[in-house]
Amino acid sequence: MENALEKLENILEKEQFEKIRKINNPYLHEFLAEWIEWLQPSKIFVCTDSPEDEEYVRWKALYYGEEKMLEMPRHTVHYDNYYDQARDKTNTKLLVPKGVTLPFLNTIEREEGLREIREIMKGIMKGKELFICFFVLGPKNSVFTIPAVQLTDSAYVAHSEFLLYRKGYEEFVRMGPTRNFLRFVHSAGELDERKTSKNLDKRRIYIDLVDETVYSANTQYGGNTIGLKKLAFRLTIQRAVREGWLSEHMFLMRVNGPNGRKTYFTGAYPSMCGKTSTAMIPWENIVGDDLVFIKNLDGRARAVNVEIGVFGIIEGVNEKDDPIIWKVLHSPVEIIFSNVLVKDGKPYWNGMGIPIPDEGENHSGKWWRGKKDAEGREIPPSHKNARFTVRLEAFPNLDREALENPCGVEVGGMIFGGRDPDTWPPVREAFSWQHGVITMGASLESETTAATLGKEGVRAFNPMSILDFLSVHIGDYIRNYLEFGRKLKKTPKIFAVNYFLRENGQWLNEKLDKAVWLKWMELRVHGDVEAIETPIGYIPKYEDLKALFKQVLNKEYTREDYEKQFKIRVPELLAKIDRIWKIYEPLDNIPEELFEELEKERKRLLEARERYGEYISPFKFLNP
Ligand SMILES: Nc1nc2c(ncn2[C@@H]2O[C@H](COP(=O)(O)OP(=O)(O)OP(=O)(O)O)[C@@H](O)[C@H]2O)c(=O)[nH]1
Ligand SMILES: O=C([O-])CC(=O)C(=O)O
Ligand SMILES: [Mn+2]
Repeated sequence: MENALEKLENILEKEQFEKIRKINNPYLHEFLAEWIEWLQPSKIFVCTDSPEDEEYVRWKALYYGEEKMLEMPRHTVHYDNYYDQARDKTNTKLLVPKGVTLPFLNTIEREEGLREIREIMKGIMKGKELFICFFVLGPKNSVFTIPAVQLTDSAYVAHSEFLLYRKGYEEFVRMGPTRNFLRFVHSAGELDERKTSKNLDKRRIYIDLVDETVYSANTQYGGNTIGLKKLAFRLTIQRAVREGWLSEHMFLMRVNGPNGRKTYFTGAYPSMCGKTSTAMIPWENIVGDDLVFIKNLDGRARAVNVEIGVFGIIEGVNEKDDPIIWKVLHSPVEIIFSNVLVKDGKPYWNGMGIPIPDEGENHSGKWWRGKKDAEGREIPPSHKNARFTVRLEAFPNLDREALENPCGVEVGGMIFGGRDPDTWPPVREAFSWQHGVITMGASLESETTAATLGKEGVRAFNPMSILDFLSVHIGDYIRNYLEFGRKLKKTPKIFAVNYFLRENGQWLNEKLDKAVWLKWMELRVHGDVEAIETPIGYIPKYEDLKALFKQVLNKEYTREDYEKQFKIRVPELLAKIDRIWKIYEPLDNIPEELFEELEKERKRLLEARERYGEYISPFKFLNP
């Protein structure tokens, strides 16, 4: 019988085959041979780590029309189908063994799921070119490294990955025979005349937790297709919980304290809730904006960015609020703009703070102001979830050393936050690791956004901002978190933020106020300022914030603003505990600590209500 390598020798052109032969890994060979036979591409290209191979992919994205050149050198634009603009939760399913159920996510019995996806993908690459690419998650050659192979017939997807991940071909060569790699098989399927996926009724994202393989078909939107991003994330959460570390939907940044002190923070906010905006705050330094691995190294929590690039939301990026991103988007570094308006070779997007042309091309095709879609809705210039893809090295505020350190950086604080109109104050600190993990992380709620298909602005449970990606039972996930903290010699402090408080339709904070919360948290990590104890954790003292507002933003921060923002909203807080309780109560396998911690918080709130009433000024807690 022919072995896999022989098969590959027969299928691949000699030059391509030689690249595969250099990787001495029969598990990889079998995987490739099986899927190439199944997908039936007309042409195959294997990407090594060479600049020429990367250039080939970049060029092919233009050649096949998935990207178009813009006026600025190295800028291109890509469009996804009008109905393929966000993550598709309905058609994303975890393949699970018979009898296994997981709360919250769609699952499908593994055999059945594999049968369905194989049927959809059979011969799907006829007439197309297959790109075989190798990358790693996390820094190379470190305890964090996870290698991955991506098969895709989309040069746009491969190109995006070259911007977002560290190259991994040499890593595969170095590793030799190992099963320890993640696998991604993607096809955009049949394309229409605009080169966007056509058969959206057959759009599927199926995650095989057993074989650590993700299949994605008939879609192009990055969140559904870029293997190493949210597809890999489901697989790494499973690994992390099995092995006792954390794989998280978090930014990683450096906050600069007094006298050159560097303190690193992670922040878990759901999609479109401020990770990129926070990590890009002027004055501080970015390490990553979306995915982080955290491990216990010698008793300390150390974190790395899984990626090396940004797939960021472009809506609302303007010169005043996001000066750094703005500048990069207007410089000749390699950038893929997606689903923006293009006119005369220039990209435009909603909320960019300058006049936008009344016509051009956008995610709906030829566009003019007032154009309506098939559902009768007016089409804005760019899609709300339009994005830019760029390497982090383009940013002057990148903490390069932290990005490259194979041992990561020590985490001083971990932040949780979401779109919460009426319950949490702008910033507070947990009493302990357990208090933070339960009442902040595991109790996170956030209004839904355009990052996923479906209705926006609905308050939804989103623990640790990973609900969409939760590939293990939530009880096991939380237990792992609690355990992780218990094993550390020094635990990071846990904080919760809320940038989205509203009253009478008005935001209570400006976008840059978060810069002050960050500085306050930095001081708290080192015990430099005192704080006020409330039933839900420690909050800042007015004087400290006043000084920080002045120092960081040159703004007068009034007592009235402080009182309005930091008042303890007891009815909303109690209602929230009830909601969270009801979500966890019917589930089996939830750690007992969760209910204990919620119960203690409820008790503290009831006592405070007894003493001070329903809406409590923070000053009341000063001299109890
Ligand atoms: N009102 C308000 N809006 C904000 C604030 N910070 C960020 N936003 C808005 O939130 C949206 C998304 O923010 P991002 O930082 O790109 O979101 P993200 O968490 O990185 O999202 P993903 O890439 O989807 O994981 C943008 O439209 C911002 O304008 C804030 O402090 N106040
Ligand atoms: O994965 C995506 O589509 C983009 C993203 O960061 C998110 O939605 O959290
Ligand atoms: Mn994200």
